[in-house]
Amino acid sequence: MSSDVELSGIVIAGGRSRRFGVDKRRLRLWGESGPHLLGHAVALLQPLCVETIVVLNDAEAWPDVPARIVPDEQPGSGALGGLISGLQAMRTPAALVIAADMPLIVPAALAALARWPFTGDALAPTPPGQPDQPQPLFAVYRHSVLPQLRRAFAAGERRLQAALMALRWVDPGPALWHRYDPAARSLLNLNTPDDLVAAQAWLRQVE
Ligand SMILES: Nc1nc2c(ncn2[C@@H]2O[C@H](COP(=O)(O)OP(=O)(O)OP(=O)(O)O)[C@@H](O)[C@H]2O)c(=O)[nH]1
Ligand SMILES: [Mg+2]
Repeated sequence: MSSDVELSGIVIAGGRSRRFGVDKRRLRLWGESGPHLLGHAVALLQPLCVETIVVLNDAEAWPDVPARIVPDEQPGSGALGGLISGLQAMRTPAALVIAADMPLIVPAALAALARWPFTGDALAPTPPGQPDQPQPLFAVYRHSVLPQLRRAFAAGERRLQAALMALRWVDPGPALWHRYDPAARSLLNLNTPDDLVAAQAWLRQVE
């Protein structure tokens, strides 16, 4: 794929924050006057993408999010269901996809991912030292993967990473991290309150 193809930006954001305990999408890690986590994710994608889509199931609670909000085709079907719904809604040949719970994405790393030339169906970085762990929610997918993802979902697959690994996926390799995000902090996602403590420590360091 050429590096100048138009991208849709998709935030997968219909989770329930069960491990976190409160709706993590509402966290304001940059102070009360800063964005909430979902708004932060949208703002990261906007400069890189010709349209921005958020996949969630309580659209009425997010009237001010400057993105096209689409619901899950099957609410509660997990992040794989959310990805399928987002890819169905997109209007470009490929999408840059992130989750709503990633407070430390380095904009330059995301921009590099968006421009990275690749062959194959998906571009998914692996964490340093973990070449068999492609990250499905810091990734680029071609729209053409939709039928394969739908078949996996219909067959009962709910594990997003497993569905990604069944595609022809490509790793941009360690150069992405070396150049833009040496600790790969872009991949940190807030699953538990402990993850929030770690993220806040990082944010204090970079401020
Ligand atoms: N659209 C959609 N997104 C989902 C769904 N489940 C999870 N997600 C999103 O996928 C991303 C990764 O999910 P998790 O980290 O497990 O987040 P979560 O589901 O809110 O958290 P837990 O309830 O603790 O698993 C988050 O941005 C979630 O909002 C779903 O059923 N639909
Ligand atoms: Mg998570």
